[in-house]
Amino acid sequence: MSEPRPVETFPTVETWAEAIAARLSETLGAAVRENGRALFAGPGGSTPAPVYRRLAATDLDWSKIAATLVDERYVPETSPESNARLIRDVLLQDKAAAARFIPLYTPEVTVDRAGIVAAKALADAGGRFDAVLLGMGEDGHICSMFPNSPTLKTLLTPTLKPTVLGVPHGRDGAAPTIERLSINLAYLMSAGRVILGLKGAVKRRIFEEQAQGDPRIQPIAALIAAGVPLEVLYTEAS
Ligand SMILES: O=C1O[C@H](COP(=O)(O)O)[C@@H](O)[C@H](O)[C@H]1O
Repeated sequence: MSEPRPVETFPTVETWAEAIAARLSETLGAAVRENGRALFAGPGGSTPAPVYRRLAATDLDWSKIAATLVDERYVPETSPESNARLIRDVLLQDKAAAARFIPLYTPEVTVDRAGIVAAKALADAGGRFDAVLLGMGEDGHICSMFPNSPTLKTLLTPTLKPTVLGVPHGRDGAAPTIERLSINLAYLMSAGRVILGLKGAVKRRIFEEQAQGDPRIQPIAALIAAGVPLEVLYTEAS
């Protein structure tokens, strides 16, 4: 198993969010200069809003940048559960309003069909993320790679091509409670830069535990084993 970089600790949410936004904008700016375009993927949830606010205020040529999600609930953007809603309301504002959004959700199809549609849209946009921001749930899920999900093995298969898969809801009330869409491990392996933003001592402990875990069932361990260039930025503050 390859060694992960050490976790970097920040004293406040402000310094933590500032550091993540600075790294993402540096990488997206370089991709625009080199390739004339850049592709960013980020999470939903409660963690990334301060990062997105700072990123949105950054001077980049946002008209050349496309943004998407690392995962999505199979719900329309009108739902408070929608990750797209967070991206639109917080990231695609201010200077970043000029960026293009590529949703993972397609209405009125099955979640698997929506995955195929999203995979095609991402392939058309370059098929490789220049920069990715990840969050992690307190059950150790990243993207919608849930420990114990029947889709986990496929999502974590490193030899598959980068794609987007439908994730069924868990049985007997297990997570996820809503069908999901998720990018797979191959998308993270091919990304230019991958940052995991961790907030709170509980998540830090879970990260440390899961990083040592079985890569067949612990997404974080699978990323490390696959050599994803993971930068982990942590603040205890909330
Ligand atoms: O369900 C999700 O949760 C994770 C973590 O969310 P948080 O609220 O604990 O920050 C998030 O990374 C993922 O994108 C989202 O769909």
